[in-house]
Amino acid sequence: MAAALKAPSTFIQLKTSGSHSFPRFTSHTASLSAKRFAPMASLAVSSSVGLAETFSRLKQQGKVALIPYITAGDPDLSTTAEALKVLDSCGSDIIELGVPYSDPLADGPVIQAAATRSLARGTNFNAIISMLKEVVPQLSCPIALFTYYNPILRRGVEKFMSTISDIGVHGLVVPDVPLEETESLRKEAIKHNIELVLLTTPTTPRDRMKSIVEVSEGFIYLVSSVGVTGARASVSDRVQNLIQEIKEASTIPVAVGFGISKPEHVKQVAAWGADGVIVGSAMVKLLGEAKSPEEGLKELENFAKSLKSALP
Ligand SMILES: O=P(O)(O)OC[C@@H](O)[C@@H](O)c1c[nH]c2ccccc12
Repeated sequence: MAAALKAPSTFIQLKTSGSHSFPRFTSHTASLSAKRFAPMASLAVSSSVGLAETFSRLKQQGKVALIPYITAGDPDLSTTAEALKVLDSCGSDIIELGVPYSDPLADGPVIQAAATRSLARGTNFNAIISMLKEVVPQLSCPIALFTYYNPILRRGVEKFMSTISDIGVHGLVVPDVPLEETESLRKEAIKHNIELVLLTTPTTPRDRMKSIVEVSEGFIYLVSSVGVTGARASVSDRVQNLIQEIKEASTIPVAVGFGISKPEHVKQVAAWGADGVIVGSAMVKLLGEAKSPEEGLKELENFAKSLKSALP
């Protein structure tokens, strides 16, 4: 498992004009009240608030987004459904849901193992979609689906986008988009009101980073360190400069991920000026290694609350 996100050539360098976001057609007032009157995850509150709009609302409140990542189907899809509700009700602002894939080249051991367990149980894209169809209307925060490119290609870009859009998914993160495929992916995403989030890494040259932030939708995913996903002892100091460089180039919200696994980390990254923090492996580990799904959900809840309270 080589350091998959080392090569900036993996990432998109398309240059177009246009705005950064294509939020859903929801008034700001409607989005505020949707959140305010959604205290219980069991209520059908259905968020029609997209990623960009979520960030602008948080910015007005001086808040930093908490963005947990979990892998769908680990330990099983009904636990994933519960986990989405738990994460939503304890203050997640966006949830990144990973589609398990057999060759997750940018993932470290924790998320690889989660994907393997999930696939071994027979999780497939259609089952994830059916689960989301039920659960998304019960959530007040938007979902960004995370998937490698292959499952998209297999279905066809147009069909993939219309399927996820129909069930109320707002965002999409694809870490391995080949440059030549970006345009069609982006075109279909826009057509279906899906915000396609692009990534930039510490080794992405500055000009290339600028081109990436120009076309990213919703937010820009700043990968904090070279390598694969997984908890790390600390967050590299370089992140502070990287956030600064992006902020000089664009007004797009910046969310930082990779290795963020503790309340101290999210506090640090927020103090450096990030608009959001993404926490994956630490969440996935709690769910995947718990003695029972119930225990995993309880631990997930406590952990998410501890991160939330470390953020402004
Ligand atoms: O697991 P970490 O180190 O907390 O990183 C977030 C991450 O899990 C999530 O965003 C993600 C999962 N797989 C990825 C592959 C590439 C980029 C990002 C991801």
